[in-house]
Amino acid sequence: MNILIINSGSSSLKYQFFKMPDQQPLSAGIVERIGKENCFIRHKVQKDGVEKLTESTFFVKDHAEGLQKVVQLLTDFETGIIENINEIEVVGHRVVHGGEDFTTAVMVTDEVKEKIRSLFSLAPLHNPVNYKCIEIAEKTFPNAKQVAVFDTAFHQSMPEYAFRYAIPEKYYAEMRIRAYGFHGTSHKYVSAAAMAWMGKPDAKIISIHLGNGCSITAVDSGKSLDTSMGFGPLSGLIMGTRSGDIDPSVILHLLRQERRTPDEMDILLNKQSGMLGLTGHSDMRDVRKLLEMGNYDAELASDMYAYRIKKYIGSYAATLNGLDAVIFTAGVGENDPQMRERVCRDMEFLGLKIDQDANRIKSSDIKEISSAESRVKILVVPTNEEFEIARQSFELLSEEPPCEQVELY
Ligand SMILES: Nc1ncnc2c1ncn2[C@@H]1O[C@H](COP(=O)(O)OP(=O)(O)O)[C@@H](O)[C@H]1O
Ligand SMILES: CC(=O)OP(=O)(O)O
Ligand SMILES: [Mg+2]
Repeated sequence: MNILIINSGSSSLKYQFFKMPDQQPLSAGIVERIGKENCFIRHKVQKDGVEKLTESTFFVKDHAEGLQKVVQLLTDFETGIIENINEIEVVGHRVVHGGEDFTTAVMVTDEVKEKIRSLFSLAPLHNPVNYKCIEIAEKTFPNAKQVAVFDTAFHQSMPEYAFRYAIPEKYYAEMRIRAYGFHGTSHKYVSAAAMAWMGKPDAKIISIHLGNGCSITAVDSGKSLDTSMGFGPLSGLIMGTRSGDIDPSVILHLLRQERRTPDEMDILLNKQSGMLGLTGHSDMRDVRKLLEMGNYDAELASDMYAYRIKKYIGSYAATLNGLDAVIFTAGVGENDPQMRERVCRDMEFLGLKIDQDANRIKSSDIKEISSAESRVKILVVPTNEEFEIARQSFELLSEEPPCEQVELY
């Protein structure tokens, strides 16, 4: 089954092309820094056992333009993997917010699209883009089945005492105001990979996804117990452009004192805050350059970023009543050893001790970075939301037995 996966995040568009049930993608790539001058695309293709890489820098205004560029690359004689658009049988889409309605992958119908649209305001950096990508894919690949896999689905296992907010009950009953949680496909994939690697299906795990958006999840025996993002993907950790946790009275104060509109507050908290608000840069690679120059704001922001993660590790170790492993994943989690070190510093009390040398070794595979005396394993697990979406799409559409992720390791 030929499956193209489209994963649009807040700053990037990732894609992979699989011949399922093969787990190795025949093509994979990323359009990074969308909307910025230094946007670039990295496109890989496997042909006759040889990998070919194409990299270019150009300006891509938005995710829609990025996806059109990807389609060109996939069908081009030199860089492509398919000759004809109709060779794509399934397009699997990452959709960030699915509310309470979706616990598994679903075929995209008019009703599903309407639901995605109704959640635009709750995930403003994501759902509109995810929706647009579905519409473009429907037009570009008219014969393909479209499948949606929701970030929120994995977190539907959270107990009610964890997902409810302490506001009058009618807001939950009538408006479904509760915590939903995001990055579920990533947390599910990396925690399953870690459980398989440890050979421990009942492991208590804290999964830390640090990309442009950041979230942390407590996973017990493969089930999400609690997570830092809530009603929308804005609460919890400090992110590239999002504030993460903030006392709601600050928002009320700004609404009153500066007479800000809700839309202005939305822009402030979602697009102008986080590392961008603190240092002028949302991309951790740029923050690191500032750190190397001894910049005070970058040092403070990095400490704040790590401190917030530490607080969640402590609280989730308590709610899990134990801890077997901590996982770092996504753009920052996989590639920034300094930030991992900053997070794990002075955590011996909880049984975490990093091995400085192992932490600096680059690997595209799962790797252990805890020292021999660390009671808790510290792991770097490369996330693969695209494969997880392909696996779920394949299971939805085929009669084949499920392809176990365990085979990966
Ligand atoms: N080598 C690196 N060192 C530090 N940070 C990195 C590196 N590569 C990527 N990143 C960070 O990862 C972020 C993107 O992560 P990613 O998981 O791809 O984000 P998203 O899916 O939210 O768009 C970038 O904004 C950057 O901060
Ligand atoms: C939900 C979310 O924040 O996603 P991303 O990190 O891909 O922007
Ligand atoms: Mg992402």
